[in-house]
Amino acid sequence: MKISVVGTGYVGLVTGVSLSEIGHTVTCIDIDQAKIETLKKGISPIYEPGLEKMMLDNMDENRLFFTTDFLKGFKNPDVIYIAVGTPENEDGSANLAFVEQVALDIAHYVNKDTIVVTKSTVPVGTNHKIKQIIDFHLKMDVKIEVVSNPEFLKEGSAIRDSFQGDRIVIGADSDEASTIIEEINKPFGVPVYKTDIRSAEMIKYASNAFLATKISFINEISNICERVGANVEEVATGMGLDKRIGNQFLNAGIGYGGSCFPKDTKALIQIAGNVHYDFELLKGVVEVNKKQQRLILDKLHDLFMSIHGKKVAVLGLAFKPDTDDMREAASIVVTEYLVENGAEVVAWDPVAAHNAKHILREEIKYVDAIEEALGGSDVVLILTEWNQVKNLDPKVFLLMNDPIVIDGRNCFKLGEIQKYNVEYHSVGRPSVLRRKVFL
Ligand SMILES: NC(=O)c1ccc[n+]([C@@H]2O[C@H](COP(=O)([O-])OP(=O)(O)OC[C@H]3O[C@@H](n4cnc5c(N)ncnc54)[C@H](O)[C@@H]3O)[C@@H](O)[C@H]2O)c1
Ligand SMILES: O=c1ccn([C@@H]2O[C@H](COP(=O)(O)OP(=O)(O)O[C@H]3O[C@H](CO)[C@@H](O)[C@H](O)[C@H]3O)[C@@H](O)[C@H]2O)c(=O)[nH]1
Repeated sequence: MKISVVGTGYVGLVTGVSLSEIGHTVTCIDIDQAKIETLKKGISPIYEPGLEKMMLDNMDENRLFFTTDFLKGFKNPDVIYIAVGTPENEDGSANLAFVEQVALDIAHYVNKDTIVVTKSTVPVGTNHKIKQIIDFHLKMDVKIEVVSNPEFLKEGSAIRDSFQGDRIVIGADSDEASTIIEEINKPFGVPVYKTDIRSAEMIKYASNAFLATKISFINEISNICERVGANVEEVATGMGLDKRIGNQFLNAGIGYGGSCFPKDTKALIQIAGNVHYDFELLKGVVEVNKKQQRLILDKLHDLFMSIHGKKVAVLGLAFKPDTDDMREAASIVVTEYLVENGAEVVAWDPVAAHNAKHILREEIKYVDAIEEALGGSDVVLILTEWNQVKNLDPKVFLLMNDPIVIDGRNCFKLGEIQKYNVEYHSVGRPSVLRRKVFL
């Protein structure tokens, strides 16, 4: 099939690369000239294991192209995927300006019957709106079908998720369009679930909201564990053995971040509000997450009367490991507080530092080695569970003045850390207090 993908963010690029990998001819279009130039050179603008190599291979095979030229990009595709951003408006609702612009562009350029597939996460009713916009502005007498095909990839494992995902959801009004999209996806070998458009749009928001709920739930349990002397890891393991609960997304920590959960939970609250439904449970999930992102600061406060002049090492800046994405990362809230309160912040992240420099306070110093961050610091905060951190020999903390570790991601086993003269505080687990705190 000849496919055009509009938008080369995480979703657009992974969609383009994976569809070309299974044999389709794909042209990816973006309005961002610099990004397209980078892509044409075979360089992936995002850090995603396995993506760049697969991209290069398909470019070499002449199955994958990049352009900013809509005339070229929309030259006779059978299918056009919309994968542009749907960021958050000030009131939490989804901003559909980019999606609507693409609908107008499609109406302007398309010259044959085409299926338009929406990968972007959009509120219920948007696909029908896209069809209305296109039909109203069409220049040629052609037939357009819209299909909702929400994306479920996780950053950092996006390629694996494309080929080994749990399901592909296809929402369509037309059986013919639905079958064509099913055929296109067949080589992925992932189970397909076909439904109507509105339900497909809702499946995406409901899935993200449910996962966010699981995280806020276990974070609330972890806060209670800390107060009653239980260990949240033991609790999550014991809960997860029940197949009805499942053991995934029960890692307590300093809350969820990223480009999806924060904005999609707020958008679903808005979607409900628009039909006069108060989604109280999800509002609670969002509030709990806000509180949880500041947990590490509360712990810091319990230990230090003031952090003014203290050297604070921060390990991990990305919202999760294996990505350089800084969107809604807990490090934004945490480092802002540290700098604002006069701490000297030294940060380490293996891949996100280049993005962090544009987002975080300029007072922050970045280092390439964990040891450099730790050397002479008063306290270390672990914000992302990078393997480089999880695999550290805890004796490296002895490089600090008076080793105090506040671990927001439970990277170390308590039994392991107890062997060293290190004070260790984590999330929902008993603290390891090996020394008195002198302030
Ligand atoms: N990032 C994820 O992990 C993920 C996963 C599943 C679903 N989603 C959803 O997929 C959508 C895209 O997410 P993303 O993170 O890839 O977005 P992004 O903001 O990183 O990238 C969007 C890209 O679209 C381009 N663009 C904007 N307007 C355009 C236009 N008119 N024509 C051509 N290109 C245009 C931008 O230049 C940008 O490169 C969102 O709705 C998001 O909620 C994201
Ligand atoms: O047990 C857990 C699991 C995750 N997280 C946090 O939750 C956030 C999101 O993690 P993850 O879901 O792995 O990353 P995303 O790439 O944001 O993926 C989510 O958002 C995407 C965009 O909609 C969806 O496609 C995916 O299915 C959905 O998992 C991160 O901050 C994690 O640290 C936890 O705190 N505890």
